Amino acid sequence: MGNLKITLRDNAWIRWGMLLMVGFVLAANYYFYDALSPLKSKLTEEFGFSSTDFGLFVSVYSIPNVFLLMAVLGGVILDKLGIRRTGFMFVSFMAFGALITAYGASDIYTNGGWGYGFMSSFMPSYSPELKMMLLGRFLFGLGAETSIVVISKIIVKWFKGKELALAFGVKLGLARTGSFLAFNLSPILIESPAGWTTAIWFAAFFVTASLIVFMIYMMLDLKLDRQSQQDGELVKSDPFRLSDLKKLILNPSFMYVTLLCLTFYSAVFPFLSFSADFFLNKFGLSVKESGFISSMLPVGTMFFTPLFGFVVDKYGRAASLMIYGSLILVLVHTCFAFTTINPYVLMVILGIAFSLVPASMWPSVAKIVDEKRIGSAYGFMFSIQNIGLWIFPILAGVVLDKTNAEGVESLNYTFTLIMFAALGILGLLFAILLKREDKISGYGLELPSNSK
Ligand SMILES: C[C@H](N)C(=O)N[C@@H](CCCCN)C(=O)O
Repeated sequence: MGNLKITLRDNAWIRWGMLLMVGFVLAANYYFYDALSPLKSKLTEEFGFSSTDFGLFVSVYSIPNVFLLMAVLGGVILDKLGIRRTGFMFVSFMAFGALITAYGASDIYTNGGWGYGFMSSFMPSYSPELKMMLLGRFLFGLGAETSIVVISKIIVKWFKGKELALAFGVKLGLARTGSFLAFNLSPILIESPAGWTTAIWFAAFFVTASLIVFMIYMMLDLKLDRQSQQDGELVKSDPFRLSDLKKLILNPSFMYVTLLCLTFYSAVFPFLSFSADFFLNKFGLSVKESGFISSMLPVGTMFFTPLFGFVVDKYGRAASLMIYGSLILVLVHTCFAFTTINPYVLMVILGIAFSLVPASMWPSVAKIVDEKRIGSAYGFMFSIQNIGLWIFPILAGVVLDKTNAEGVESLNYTFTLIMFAALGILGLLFAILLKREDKISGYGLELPSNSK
């Protein structure tokens, strides 16, 4: 063994500073994902978007991840090209996609700018604005999910053997700050003197700024690699093999956790995309206030996720916490559908559910799956999860359009919410099966982190 030299990752200031940098990239990613949700009624007013069109716009993010298996493929590319080149490539896709989306809504484009004629020449039932915005969001989605995989790997690289669980909790908190800002800033920015599309341009520039921040991170990463190479500490990833995926699919615990991931996230993210419009319609609130209520969900998770992460590390009970989180999700959606209980309260409670499940789910995968396969495991889970993030926003929009007469003053969301509650029930079932299976497989999901 060579002399152990101090590297950049041994300096706490640099380590946590670099977490802030990649956290900024994640926050921009989540900001853009949610930035148009409070603008649903504005998009209807300006471009005639139906609920189905809006659902299509939300869901196109997931198409590259479902059909091109981008999250899995991204993991393979990551192994081959490394963090810097892969990260740069996929954050660039995010920025390019975000700018195209903003261009599709801009006056330059709608007044016959580049591509308008082409986008008007086919499928006339979809507006040229919608088509250009769909293209932008598709490219954004192509980069966004793989970037999350890259950033997870960056965190392991810098924090392994140090404050890894805490770093993961903080990373998720920073990501959710992006969602919180989106729901509050977009309704303010639509009132800008420069026009309502300022809200979309701001989101696009935020993502572009995150590309610059990532380029600064690349310099730190290069320096760390040079230091680690000198020490012989540089960790080479295992190449991706198809047989790895086969082993994962044949593991019942892994499949239950993946199916819980699919159903649980499908009942949360697509709901969140429609939530501001739901509050606006059900409670007759302003765009600003309904956006603010939606932002209670990410706010709750910013505090509760690190807390539950700590509980799981110290006391275990991860499988039970996933059951409680799923149960709360079902109860909240049922209350949203059939009662007028204060939506602020219900959103905070939903925030508890949305902390319980991610805080116990992602570390549990590390217990079920061999460390060498963790990248493929997350990539596979993301791809399956994206099937739900693709289908359910469209279904939510279709159900809304079918259960409400055209031009109705306020949309009735009851059936859409019943759909989300039903997804929650499925998630609850998979969480119960996971806990039962754990007694047979013995992965120790109910045990504290350091006992396995
Ligand atoms: C949307 C994305 N695919 C996702 O699942 N995000 C999770 C965090 C995943 C962390 C994996 N190490 C979320 O809860 O936002």
